[in-house]
Amino acid sequence: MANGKTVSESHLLRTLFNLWPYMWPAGRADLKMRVVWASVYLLVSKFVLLLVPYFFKWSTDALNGRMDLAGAVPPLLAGAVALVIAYNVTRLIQLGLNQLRDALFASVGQHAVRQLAYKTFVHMHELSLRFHLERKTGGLSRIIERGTKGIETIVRFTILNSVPTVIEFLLTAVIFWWGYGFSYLAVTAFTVWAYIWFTIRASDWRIAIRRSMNDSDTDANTKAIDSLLNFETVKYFGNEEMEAKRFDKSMERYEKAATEVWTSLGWLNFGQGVIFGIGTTIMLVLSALAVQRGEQTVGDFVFVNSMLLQLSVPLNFIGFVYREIRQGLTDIEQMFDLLEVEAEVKDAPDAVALRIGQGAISFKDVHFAYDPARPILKGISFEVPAGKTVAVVGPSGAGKSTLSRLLYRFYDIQSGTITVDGQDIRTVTQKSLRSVIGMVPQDTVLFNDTVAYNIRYGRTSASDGEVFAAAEVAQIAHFIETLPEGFETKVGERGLKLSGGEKQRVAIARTILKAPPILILDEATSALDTTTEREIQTALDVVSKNRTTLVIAHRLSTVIGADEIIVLKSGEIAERGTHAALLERNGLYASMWNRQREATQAEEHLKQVRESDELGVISRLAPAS
Ligand SMILES: Nc1ncnc2c1ncn2[C@@H]1O[C@H](COP(=O)(O)OP(=O)(O)OP(=O)(O)O)[C@@H](O)[C@H]1O
Repeated sequence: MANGKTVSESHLLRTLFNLWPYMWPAGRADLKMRVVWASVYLLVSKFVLLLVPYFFKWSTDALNGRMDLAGAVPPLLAGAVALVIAYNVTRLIQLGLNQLRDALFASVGQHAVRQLAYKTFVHMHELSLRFHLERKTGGLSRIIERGTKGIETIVRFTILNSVPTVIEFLLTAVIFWWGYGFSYLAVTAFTVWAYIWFTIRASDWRIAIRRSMNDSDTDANTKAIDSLLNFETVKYFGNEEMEAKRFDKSMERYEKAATEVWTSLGWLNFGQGVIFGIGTTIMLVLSALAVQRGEQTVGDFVFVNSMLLQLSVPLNFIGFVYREIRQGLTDIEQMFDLLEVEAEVKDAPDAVALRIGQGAISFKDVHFAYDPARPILKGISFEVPAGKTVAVVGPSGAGKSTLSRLLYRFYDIQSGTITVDGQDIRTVTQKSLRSVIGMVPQDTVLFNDTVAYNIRYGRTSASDGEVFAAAEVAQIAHFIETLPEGFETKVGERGLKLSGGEKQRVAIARTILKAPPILILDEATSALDTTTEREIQTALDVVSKNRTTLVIAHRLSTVIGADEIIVLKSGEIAERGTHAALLERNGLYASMWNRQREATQAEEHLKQVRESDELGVISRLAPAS
């Protein structure tokens, strides 16, 4: 338990330390001035506040005829009225100062929120592919959302409330001691101590409940998003009920934890009320007895009561501030943890921009494993000479797509070298490397925006004319024009409103706009009908002309023209050569080729049979003339 507490305290300190730059933003003198002025207004308002009970006491005593108002002896009622007015004016001034403080600080808080959200977003994009593959997007976005809200709370409450609240308590304690004696100080101090002790204990208990509420909330959200992203799969298997049950189970945990959060708040408020009630009762009894003995005036009794009432406000605040800060910390703890995750692939400290010539690629004795226990590539060496096309084929899982991920430097290899124009890709900046490689991925995912936006993504400065021209080369312009809103048609989340072939052509169009010297075509012609495949192949032939191209393909018909074909099997190069040479060799490639040819022939035969059968059916159904 003691150990757990130490860990959580150090977490708290670390988080506060991390937050400091957001509370006192570097290079923003205007915001720093706002913080300073807001603090000044707050302190002044605390002093003004302490005058209020005095005015209350003096006006009560004046009404009781116990005060001669410094010998001026104005008419009794006039003096009391003046004091009551002064009392209310003081309150108004104090209120005004507080509003001023809030208005000044609003921009500091909002600036901090924006800064942190921005930093987290940028950091997410810096992290490696592995992190994103392992992390669930729904949970991630929830953590960021709660974290940014948390920072607003923390920035506000730590700077502007915690310290001034302590000052207010100390001033009140000094006034009691100096004006009424040690017993008043002792009761006040004990009440405040008991109040704070109870509040912290109860809040810690509540924070644990809140954590479990956050966890189940994240869990439910992750499940909901995952389920909706897999909308089609859910339908294919008719598993709506199971999905709903899974979601509801997480929501059940959330419901329980959320209810507990509210019940525990009730207990906390009640306990605070009891402690403060006991303290106030003792103080007022002490004062009432002193009035009876003639040691204090009725004004003093009123003063003690109004001081205590006033103290209850910051005390209430201590509880509230502590709760808010701890809860805010809980929320942003996970976000700071995210910010501390280091990118797996990083630019070397002395990395320079890649000097691109014609884009010759070379893999030399490359060994790679996603997981050390399972080697994927075992000593791969090949070259793609500048402007040439090399195709990689092989059984599923052989490691073909892995080659493209390594060239893009999504992962670092364990040994060997990968070079582009003779420069090891680990010695150049990732940005410069990626800027010279165009990728038509296996599975194109589009942004939930218009077709034009998705094509222009290849080069954001491209004109409408260039976007259209790229679409034409990619053989997709005609299709886009048939859409109700043409290039302005929205493609739906992840591009779901487009077919696989259409998405792929959008991907080709945006790569055309990028116009990179190196091209990776990953399974660019899989899962397409023959006509579409031919259209896409035409587009790809145009795009890859005079570009260094690495094709990763399943359909061998698309790689016949490659300058070299590499046959990969279980992470090793089984065969290599031109199409003709490999066929002659009569090895793995030749058998794959024969199998695919047989499959294609069988497909075509089936199509013909269907067509002729269809004709037969039609002629039989046709009415005799
Ligand atoms: N992120 C990853 N983490 C762990 N293992 C992975 C990861 N990505 C791929 N693998 C594994 O690495 C192996 C090679 O994958 P890769 O995608 O390169 O195969 P491929 O030859 O392109 O297959 P396919 O033709 O089916 O696309 C596979 O066994 C796969 O399960």
